[in-house]
Amino acid sequence: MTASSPCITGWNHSQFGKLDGIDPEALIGQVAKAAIEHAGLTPEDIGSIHIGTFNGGFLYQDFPSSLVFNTLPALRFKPAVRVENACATGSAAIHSGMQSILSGQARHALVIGFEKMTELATPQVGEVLLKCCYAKEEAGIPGGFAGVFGKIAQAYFDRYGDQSDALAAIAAKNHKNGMSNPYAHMRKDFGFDFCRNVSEKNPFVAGPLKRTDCSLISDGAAALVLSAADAAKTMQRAVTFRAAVHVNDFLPLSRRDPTRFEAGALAWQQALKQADLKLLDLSLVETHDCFTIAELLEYEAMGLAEPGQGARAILDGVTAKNGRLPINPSGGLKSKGHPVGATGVSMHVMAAMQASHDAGDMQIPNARYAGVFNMGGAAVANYVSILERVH
Ligand SMILES: CC(=O)SCCNC(=O)CCNC(=O)[C@H](O)C(C)(C)COP(=O)(O)OP(=O)(O)OC[C@H]1O[C@@H](n2cnc3c(N)ncnc32)[C@H](O)[C@@H]1OP(=O)(O)O
Repeated sequence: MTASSPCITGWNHSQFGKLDGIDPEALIGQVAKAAIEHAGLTPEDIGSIHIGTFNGGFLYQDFPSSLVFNTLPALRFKPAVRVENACATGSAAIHSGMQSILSGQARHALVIGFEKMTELATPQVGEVLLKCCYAKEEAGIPGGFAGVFGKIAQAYFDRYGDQSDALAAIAAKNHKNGMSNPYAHMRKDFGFDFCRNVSEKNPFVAGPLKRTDCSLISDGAAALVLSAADAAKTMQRAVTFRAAVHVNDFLPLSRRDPTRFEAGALAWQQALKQADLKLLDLSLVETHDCFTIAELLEYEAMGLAEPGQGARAILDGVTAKNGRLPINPSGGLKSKGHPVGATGVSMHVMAAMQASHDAGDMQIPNARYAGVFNMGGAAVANYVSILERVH
């Protein structure tokens, strides 16, 4: 992107987890208010509102675009819209906010990602999530979305051999990283052996995927403020988009090679070109580890490893917090949690914090360029951002 790209100028992140007794509306209002304050703005300054939350049955209240007005009545009468793109809903809301700024509709756009999943039992969560699969062929896969990624993992194992060590190492890395994240849903350093071995506490869930290979079912919200580049110049902080790319693929898995995230790879290629950077110029990446096999395929999609070689990146320590390219220093969806509509916004908040050297114990020293890969479905909706601090 260019010097006129919108900037992230404020953010807020709720605790992720099982948030019993929290009124969703209050949670949305809380993160929105805090993000606006963090940007040094008032609600009157906001020109448009973009809320991301998943379709299909988690939402306790449909038509949520105006909900935030109840907490912040000064937002009343401003354009507000709900945006959705499966598990990449948060990034879709960010792109909607960016368009609002680039079109001149708004000088400052408020983006909110939100989900409350834990009120449903696990099988019902699976049913809701499966609504974003290709209904004609994939409806009713046992194990919910884990069933889809279990098939992907099995296809990858069949082609390239057993990857259980690599998957356990990814799970162990992300859980270890999550220990430093105060917002994380599950701060438990399980260690490699627990993640590698099948046990009563770590049973198979789908295909070769065990419980520790799966992201969490979480509640949570995150918000950020996007500002026009010229407005951001005089604001307290500004993190710009060196790249912001969106690529969608066929929905049916049967029309794609299940062992490759081709559209994810295309998104990465376009983003690195847009940013005029090479992958290893990045200081870190927050990537979409909805299942450990997804993180493995994403190593290959981003160009860190050749097809079939993703395991090397984790087993050689390349993606460790102190490795050549730290991946998921926040703990990722695996440990931080995955309230689906909030995830894309959360990933951008984590990356903006890293680029601003404001990530506390999660901080990667001297971080300059922070990458984000957020996907909906099995690499159907693919968003790559590369963030850099301006001031
Ligand atoms: C493109 C995309 O992003 S698709 C991804 C969308 N998201 C998903 O599909 C969610 C995937 N995750 C799941 O479905 C569930 O977390 C499952 C199936 C892995 C586990 O659910 P359940 O079997 O119902 O576990 P349950 O909630 O009963 O918890 C049992 C224990 O496991 C732990 N646990 C639950 N989920 C996980 C997990 N993902 N990883 C590690 N531990 C977990 C719990 O803390 C609990 O521990 P305790 O006994 O010490 O208290």
